[in-house]
Amino acid sequence: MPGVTLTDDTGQGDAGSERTGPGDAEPGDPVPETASWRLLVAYIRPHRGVLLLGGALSLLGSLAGLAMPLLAKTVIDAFGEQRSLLGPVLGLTAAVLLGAAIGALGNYVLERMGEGIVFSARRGLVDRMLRLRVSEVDRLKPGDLMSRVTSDTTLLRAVFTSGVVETVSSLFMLVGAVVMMALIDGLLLLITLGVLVVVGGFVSLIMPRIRRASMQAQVAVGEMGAVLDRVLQAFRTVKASGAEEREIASVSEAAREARDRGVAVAWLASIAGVSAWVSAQLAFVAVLGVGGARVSSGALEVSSLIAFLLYLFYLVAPIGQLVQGFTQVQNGLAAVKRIREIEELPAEEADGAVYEVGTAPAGVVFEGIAFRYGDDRPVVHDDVSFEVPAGGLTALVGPSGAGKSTVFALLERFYEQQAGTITIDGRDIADWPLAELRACLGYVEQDAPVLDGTLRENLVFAAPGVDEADIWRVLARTRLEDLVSRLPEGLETRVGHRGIMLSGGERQRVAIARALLRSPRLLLLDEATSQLDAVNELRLREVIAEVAAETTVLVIAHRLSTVAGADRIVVMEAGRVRAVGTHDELLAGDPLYRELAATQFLLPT
Ligand SMILES: Nc1ncnc2c1ncn2[C@@H]1O[C@H](COP(=O)(O)OP(=O)(O)OP(=O)(O)O)[C@@H](O)[C@H]1O
Repeated sequence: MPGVTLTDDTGQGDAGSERTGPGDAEPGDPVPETASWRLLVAYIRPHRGVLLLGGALSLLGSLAGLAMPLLAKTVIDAFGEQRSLLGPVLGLTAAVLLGAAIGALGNYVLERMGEGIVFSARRGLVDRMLRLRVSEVDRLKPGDLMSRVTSDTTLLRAVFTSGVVETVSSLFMLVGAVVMMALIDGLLLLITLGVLVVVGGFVSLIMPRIRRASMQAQVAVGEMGAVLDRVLQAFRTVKASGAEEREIASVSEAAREARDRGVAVAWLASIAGVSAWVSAQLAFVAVLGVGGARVSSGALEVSSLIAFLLYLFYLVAPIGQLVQGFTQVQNGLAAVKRIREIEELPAEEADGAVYEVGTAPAGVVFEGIAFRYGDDRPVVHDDVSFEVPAGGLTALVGPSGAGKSTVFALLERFYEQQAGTITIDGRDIADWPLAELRACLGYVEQDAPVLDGTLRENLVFAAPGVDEADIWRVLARTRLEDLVSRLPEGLETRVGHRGIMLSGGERQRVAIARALLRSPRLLLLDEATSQLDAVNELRLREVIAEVAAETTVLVIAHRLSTVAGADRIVVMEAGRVRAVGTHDELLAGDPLYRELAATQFLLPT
């Protein structure tokens, strides 16, 4: 898979130039930022009721806190006036307990909502990823995609719990405290605000840097996932090549990069956080000085100065929360940008319908097909035309790189040709609903992938509704019965990551059985016999002949055994069809086929 990420602000990605739309813009551009905000708001929309409830509860908790200094003042006044302290102390205690209980409930409601948001973001992202066009996924790194689903989405939780809600409730508390302070002493308030405004301006300069650093940190985590994925995908090759040290070094390098970016975020967040704390301390010193002078001049009561100072201390928490909330919103905006990059990639159409396509053999016609994998890529198909009649066996042969597998990719509409038409049963495949088209096809890829899970899960993967009798019929056909009887748990045996517990030949037969269980109208086998031993290959040839009697089989073959029995052989070379005929006709009439037969097909020249 080409090494391409969609990141665009660190210089690590290289796909930006290939894409169009707002995803191409650099972080910090006004357009993407508003789009990120819109997406952030879109996530919250289904949860707005809960957000309001959680926010209201948190606010109520804060209100109880806001009453605290005033209640403390009543305790002090009662003390000074030598009244009973019982009432004021009970009031203070009740406010503390009530505030704590309501605050905790609000917190729970918001955290719950946060988990809900992460869940819907993940579900949406996975939904989008699996519907992306193959050509888009070709350009992505699986490890980076994984980190977007697992790690970036978690940042959204904090945006709405501590981020937005704490920002709003902190603002509320801030305003409340300021009003109370204004009621106590206007001059002291002015001093306090003066200090806060200066520090606030400084913090607001830091915020965009936090967003950028957070974006880079997430990109670095994605990059680390990509490097790790590369190693794990080729674990045996890494060991066999003695490349452990080098690969450990490259994963460590990616991890170091992630750490450095994370440290940069932490550094900026600490500066912002400490600024809030310093501003409160500065304001405290200033208020203490001026307030003390006003008390000694008799302009202010001691209890008022104490209440004012309590409000000032009370401000420390909301200011800190405000800064933290802003920081988390910045992180969330960066995460949303990375999520949005995936959501903006072109996806395949999906109508959600289930198509009954029957089992009648399908006929295929390629007419003047021109295709390349990208504008900057070489031509793969250059005016390719051939016909696959309904029913029977048609083989595609030709040198490596001739464009044979690409024929299958175009039939599955993984890619779109630049010119020409492909028809199935006389109908242009571009006009078929994608799900209907693919329901007609059974596809065995070149490397016959087997997925982690049980053997049964693998067999019914393309046709979940098949019954037990169908499974055993196909197992018999593909000579997998022996394997199943040997496995400790039969069909329920787990085959391991990428089917690692099966042999290459077994994996291929499982892939073929999977495709057959789909009862395809057109079976596409890509070099399906290349890893089978002589006995099994003979069996499979029989199976192919049996299947070809019922449906259309198009096989990319490298073996004489498959090709010799084909009703029609299409010889491809350098993106063109150079000859069509039976084995004997081609042996007699096509030099390339004769040469292929002599080498790949093990024929005497
Ligand atoms: N996803 C892709 N992106 C870019 N180029 C590709 C992609 N897949 C194949 N190609 C290129 O297209 C050309 C044709 O590939 P294709 O797999 O169709 O050949 P083939 O005839 O099936 O070869 P082989 O017999 O070796 O499998 C090759 O040059 C290959 O490098």
